[in-house]
Amino acid sequence: MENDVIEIDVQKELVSAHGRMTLTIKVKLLGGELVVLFGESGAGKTTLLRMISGLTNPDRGILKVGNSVWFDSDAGINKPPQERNIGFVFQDYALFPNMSVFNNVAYGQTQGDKCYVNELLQKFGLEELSARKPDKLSGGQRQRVALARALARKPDFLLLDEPLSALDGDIRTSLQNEILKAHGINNATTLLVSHDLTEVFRLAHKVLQIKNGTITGMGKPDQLFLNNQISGKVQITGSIVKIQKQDAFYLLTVVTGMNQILKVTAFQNDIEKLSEGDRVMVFSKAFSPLILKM
Ligand SMILES: Nc1ncnc2c1ncn2[C@@H]1O[C@H](COP(=O)(O)OP(=O)(O)OP(=O)(O)O)[C@@H](O)[C@H]1O
Repeated sequence: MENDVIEIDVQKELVSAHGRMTLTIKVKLLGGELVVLFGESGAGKTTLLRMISGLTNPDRGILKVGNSVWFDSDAGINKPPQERNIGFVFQDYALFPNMSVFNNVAYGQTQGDKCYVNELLQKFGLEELSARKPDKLSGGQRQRVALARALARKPDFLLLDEPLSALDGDIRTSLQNEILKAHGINNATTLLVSHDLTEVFRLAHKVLQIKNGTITGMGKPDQLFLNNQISGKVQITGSIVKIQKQDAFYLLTVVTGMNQILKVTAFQNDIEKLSEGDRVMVFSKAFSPLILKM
């Protein structure tokens, strides 16, 4: 699998809040890559993961992993999800509430291999919790169980749909390390959906930027986000949480991915394009900061 090329060339008509949209994805991924799908809400990221997993059918196209054809609309091929050897982690983890940690992880397997389940529990620091039910776990622990379960069948493909969206701060950073660990365990080609630029820079070998159902950019995070159009020495991304009018200008409150709050001045012509909730990049060409060691 590590050297297998994954060929995705699929289309699907979707109905978004703004009308019809054709999800059109044509891309080749290298086996073993960790690819982040980055794009705004409704761009089609989850639908792409569902099409790869077999939970949603493309209207037409081809999905090929090495020499194995998973979907081919012309040839009438459509492998069911259980034959695709994928591991999937959803936003809400979807653990079985009535099963112990051990059984949740073991459920991911096609053939019972208790040794491997124990190995995964140990790798994710879950050994002590193996008899517990999910409602007695923290969010971060549940997320680790979900990752271990997704790995239990030694998948060729690991599909992670914003698995950290419910977490923040240190736990988020530490679970990003768990994702790197999960990817390293059998080098499964990993597709991770994320809105978080910090996550993109920490995890991605490659980024696929998706907008309105099509790929608008692809490359290493540096190539995609630190492009030459903006030559600012400092670039910070975040979301506008408040826009306040002062005398002759506006004051924006921007919360960054690191949960820092920035106050930024803006003028009428900036404000015409901006609303509260927008994601923005704040950059400055001249910057002479004071640096305090923490
Ligand atoms: N089976 C379907 N048929 C028609 N439209 C669909 C179907 N599934 C999803 N959609 C629509 O397609 C659009 C893309 O949905 P999708 O969940 O793939 O977006 P997303 O990029 O994952 O968004 P988010 O980041 O909010 O999870 C949405 O507007 C959704 O309502």
